[in-house]
Parts: sequence; C-alpha cells; structure tokens
Amino acid sequence: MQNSSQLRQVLRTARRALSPSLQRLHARRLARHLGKHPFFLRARRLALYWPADGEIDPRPVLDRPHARAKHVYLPVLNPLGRSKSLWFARYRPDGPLRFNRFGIPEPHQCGRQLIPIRHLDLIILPLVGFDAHGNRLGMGGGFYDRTLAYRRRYTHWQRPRLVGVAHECQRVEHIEAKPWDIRLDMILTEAGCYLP
Ligand SMILES: Nc1nc2c(c(=O)[nH]1)N(C=O)[C@@H](CNc1ccc(C(=O)N[C@@H](CCC(=O)O)C(=O)O)cc1)CN2
Ligand SMILES: Nc1ncnc2c1ncn2[C@@H]1O[C@H](COP(=O)(O)OP(=O)(O)OP(=O)(O)O)[C@@H](O)[C@H]1O
Repeated sequence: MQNSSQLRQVLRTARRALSPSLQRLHARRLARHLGKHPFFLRARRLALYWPADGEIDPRPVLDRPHARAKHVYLPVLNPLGRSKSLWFARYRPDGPLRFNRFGIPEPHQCGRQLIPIRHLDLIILPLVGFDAHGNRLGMGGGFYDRTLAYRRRYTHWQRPRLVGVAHECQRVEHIEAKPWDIRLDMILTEAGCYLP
C-alpha cells in the first residue's frame, strides 16, 4: 500500500518521463478541450501556471482566438511570513519573470499587478494525481488548498471556477479526500474531462 508521498513520487516520475513530442501533443489537446469550454470562454480574468516538473503545459490555450481579450495571471509565492499561500500576478508575455525558490518562473516583484483571488473567474491548477471522482493530489505544499480555503465559507460562490489539469497518465483508481481539500469544478486531461 502506497502513502501519498510515495504516490506523488511515482506520478511525478511518470510525467517527467513523457517525451517532448508527447508533451506538445497533450498540451495542444488540452488547449482544444479547454478552449471550447464555457468556463474558459466566459472568463475575463484567468490564472494558469508556468509548467515545471513534467506538468502538462496550459499555455497553448492562450493562442485560442478568444484568449486575446482576457487578462492572464500566474501564481506567485506569498512572500509574507511562512503562510505557504499564493498570490496571483498579471502575466504579460513580454514582462519580466524571475525564478521562485522552487525554480518556477513567476512575474517579477517590482511593479507587478496583483489581483484579489475573488476577482478571478477561472483558476487552472496543476495536479500531481487525480481520480475519476475529482479527488486530487498536489505537490504536497498545500499552497492551493490554503489559498482557496475561504471557499468553504462561501459555498454558493461560483467564482473563481477551479479546473485541475494533468496528463491522463496521472489518473489513479482512488485518491483519499482530505478534510481541507477544496472541490474542483472539473478535471481536464488531453483525453477529456472528468466531473466530480
Ligand atoms: N508550475 C507550478 N507552479 C506552482 C505550483 C505548482 O504545483 N506548479 N504550486 C503549487 O503548489 C506552487 C508552488 N508549490 C510547489 C510546492 C512544492 C514544490 C517542490 O518541488 N517541492 C520539492 C521540495 C522542494 C523544497 O522543499 O525545497 C519536492 O517535493 O521535491 C514545488 C512547487 C505555485 N506555483
Ligand atoms: N486550509 C489549510 N490551512 C492550513 N493548512 C492546510 C490547509 N490546507 C492544507 N493544509 C496543509 O498543507 C499540507 C499539504 O496538504 P496536501 O498534502 O493536501 O497538499 P496538496 O493538496 O497535495 O498540495 P497543493 O494544495 O499545494 O496542490 C498538509 O499538511 C495540510 O495540513
């Protein structure tokens, strides 16, 4: 029986092993699914992430015809204290990025434009693992869970919509739900969509 940190290692190794051509194929297919979905079509402000560690690349969705009118944000590590939560900063293709302490590029601190999370319409978040019922496993830092914890108190709020994305090879039979997990509205892979 595997515990979550062993499962995390196995799934991270699997996604890192995907060839560059499979990575590109999955990213294109993901963009096609996501680019047609009303969550995306209706979103004016959306957050995605800069891929690392073999994660599926969500950025090709920005090439969709509808994307030009949207404001795009990336997660940045909250620099205050040890809260292990995220802020979201405006992403501009020509704007400066800087590596955070995990080696993931984020918009540069100086002059960056932050947005309160409730003003986002859609957050596309990376999964390490998931099951067909919508349970998820992240990197294990609890960053997204902590950042979104306020949603428990506002169950009727639909914003931001939360879409978890991953490669199909990261799907497992069962992932145990934790009390602090925030429900996703949908999970998307290159193969299609899973609803909770
Ligand atoms: N692309 C991307 N950006 C993201 C996330 C993510 O999962 N993917 N995050 C989602 O939370 C946040 C960063 N969270 C992270 C949490 C752990 C590790 C990580 O590599 N941990 C190492 C241990 C590193 C250390 O402690 O120095 C490891 O587990 O090997 C990376 C990012 C914000 N940005
Ligand atoms: N709302 C919260 N408040 C305080 N601690 C939290 C909260 N949510 C999660 N945590 C803590 O974060 C740690 C990591 O949680 P978990 O293993 O579920 O991470 P994860 O969901 O895989 O990662 P992530 O949310 O970064 O994608 C746990 O020890 C958990 O106690």
